[in-house]
Amino acid sequence: MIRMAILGASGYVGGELLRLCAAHPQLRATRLFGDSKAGQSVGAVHPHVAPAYRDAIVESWSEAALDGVDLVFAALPHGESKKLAGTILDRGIPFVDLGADFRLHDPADYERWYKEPHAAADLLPNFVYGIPELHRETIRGAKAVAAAGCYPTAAILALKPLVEAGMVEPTSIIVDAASGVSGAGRALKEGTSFNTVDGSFAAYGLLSHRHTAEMEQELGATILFTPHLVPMTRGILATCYGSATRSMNPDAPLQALRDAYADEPFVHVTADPPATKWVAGSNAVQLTARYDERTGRVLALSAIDNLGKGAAGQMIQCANLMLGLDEGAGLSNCGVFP
Ligand SMILES: NC(=O)C1=CN([C@@H]2O[C@H](COP(=O)(O)OP(=O)(O)OC[C@H]3O[C@@H](n4cnc5c(N)ncnc54)[C@H](OP(=O)(O)O)[C@@H]3O)[C@@H](O)[C@H]2O)C=CC1
Ligand SMILES: CC(=O)N[C@@H](CCC(=O)OP(=O)(O)O)C(=O)O
Repeated sequence: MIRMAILGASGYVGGELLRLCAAHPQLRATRLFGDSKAGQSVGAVHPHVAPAYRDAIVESWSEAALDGVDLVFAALPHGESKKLAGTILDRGIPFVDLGADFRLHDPADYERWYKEPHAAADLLPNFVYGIPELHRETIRGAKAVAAAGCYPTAAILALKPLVEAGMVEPTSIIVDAASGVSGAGRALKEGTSFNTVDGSFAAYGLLSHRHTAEMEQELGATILFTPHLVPMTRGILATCYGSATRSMNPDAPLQALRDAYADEPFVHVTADPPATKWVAGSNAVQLTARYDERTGRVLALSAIDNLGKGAAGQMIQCANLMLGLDEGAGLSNCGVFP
């Protein structure tokens, strides 16, 4: 049994981690940390997982509570894990962080996109960027992983094989992606309230969304990224375009994705345009791609569950690798439909 602590256990990602770990053969959530909900039972905070965590209580953070813990997951607001990472690393406990604090390798990129200097830049070299399909071997040997953001996971997995195959001009890439509202976290905000979101579809973060930097880092490309909020609970659909470097068969990009991900259990390449409902509740990624002869563009689409492959699922997949477990333990590659 692997005893794990979850920082941010009372949030949406924390709840999804608890749901997935309830079905994991080795991971057991033994210490659950929150902030404003500290002192409350899991039954009160996450009724959907209460049967699996009957007596569990959300605690306030204390370093001493890490005694006897074999794995730490952090799903905290940006900037919070920077304050705690040193302690966790000093103890040598495998650590998977889902915040943005350690995803960008260059502190200058962090300062540019997060509008403040990185307060723990000396710790950055400890972290591996957490997309297993791209960094499996380094994750396997790592003590600390910075799991990728949700939009970058969708866009990078769709584009990486096409950029690497030299099919797409790397300075021409456009990513339009739409997220379900759970991507914004559990706290009540006017911008994500029912009345604001229901029956509406809107873009935000024009030219400035911080996930642009992750996509550029991992793809070695220049990206124009526009996120959108869509009135659904879970899911991200990323539609990605780039100028083709040459004329090619319309299905050549689709074949490039099929070749790249032939052995990947969680990546499903399909000729049909993917839908978020196909991946809801799962760790799956559904991809398709085409070359459009008429416009000279390559088109790639990607669907993930922002709380699954975009968050908790990816964290568990990374932890499974770090701990030498079956990479797919506790994870499903089938969505919940209808
Ligand atoms: N939601 C998503 O789809 C995705 C989220 N992420 C990232 O994961 C992280 C968590 O996201 P999400 O679960 O949605 O967020 P939530 O807002 O739902 O949860 C945040 C969690 O952090 C705790 N918390 C808040 N402030 C502090 C603090 N100062 N110190 C310690 N704990 C604190 C909260 O505790 P309490 O509730 O008790 O106050 C809660 O448990 C964020 O960095 C987010 O950007 C990444 C990919 C996808
Ligand atoms: C719909 C929505 O608001 N999504 C969030 C991104 C979610 C995410 O988790 O990304 P990080 O881990 O990098 O914060 C946003 O655009 O800020």
